[in-house]
Amino acid sequence: MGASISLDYITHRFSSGAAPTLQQIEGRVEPGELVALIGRSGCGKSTLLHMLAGLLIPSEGCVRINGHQVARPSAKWNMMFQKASLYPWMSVEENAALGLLFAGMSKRAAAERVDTLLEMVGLDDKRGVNVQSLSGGQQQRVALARSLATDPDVLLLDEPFSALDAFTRAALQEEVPAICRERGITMVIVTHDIDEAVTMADRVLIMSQNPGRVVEELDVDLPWPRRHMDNGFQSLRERLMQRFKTTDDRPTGHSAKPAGKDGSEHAA
Ligand SMILES: Nc1ncnc2c1ncn2[C@@H]1O[C@H](COP(=O)(O)OP(=O)(O)OP(=O)(O)O)[C@@H](O)[C@H]1O
Repeated sequence: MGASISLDYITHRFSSGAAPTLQQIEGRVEPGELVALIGRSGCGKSTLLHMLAGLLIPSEGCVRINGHQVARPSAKWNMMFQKASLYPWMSVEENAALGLLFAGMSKRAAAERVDTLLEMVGLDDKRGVNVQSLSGGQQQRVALARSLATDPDVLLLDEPFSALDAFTRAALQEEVPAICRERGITMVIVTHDIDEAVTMADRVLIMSQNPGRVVEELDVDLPWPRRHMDNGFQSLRERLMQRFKTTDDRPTGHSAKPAGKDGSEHAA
């Protein structure tokens, strides 16, 4: 079941005396909620996500998951990165089962659990295949199965689909929130892609930079699965784009970039 996340006045400096990268970030994510975090490159999105994962401890304030202060990584709050980071000498099922084996589960029980997950992510026919022979999208599906195997309360995604082709990306953008909704997992995704945020989230948080702060948010009150061509999708995306532009506090006054090469607009 999903967990609540609270951000309790987080400020972070990478070195003492340096200007803060993140400043006074405060907020809450409800259990089972799907949240997207957007903002310009370098505003601190990944830094904040690493804090949610327990990979980095804020200089001031803290992250709480279900009320408990996050001090280290845990299999209950799993992170997926842009690159799948799989063990290249292992098979699909061995990679997917890793978290379970680390947690002390027997090989047999882990294999049973992984079977179901590989079916869920569409890789049941690739169980014994070495991961090096998979496409980037299939590798990301293995990483997804591995992240889900430990039955996490929270799934943290750091631009997980940005290296994938448009078709695979679109499929995963639909499948991942569907899995999280079905299992009640709380999801936080960092993305540059406004369409991805509207496709996957219940709520979008917009960060400013220098220092990184959450300055705007927008509820995405659209039916699932999200359809890009729907009027509701288009108007929400426009509203998000407008808000993003108005929160753009760069001294040069640059606004967000226009359409990317795949036709989607990017926040940075
Ligand atoms: N380990 C570190 N030491 C010092 N500075 C860092 C470190 N990690 C990140 N930074 C700085 O913190 C700021 C925020 O970085 P972060 O990677 O969180 O941004 P981001 O919004 O995720 O960027 P992008 O969208 O380009 O991935 C940047 O200026 C970056 O250079």
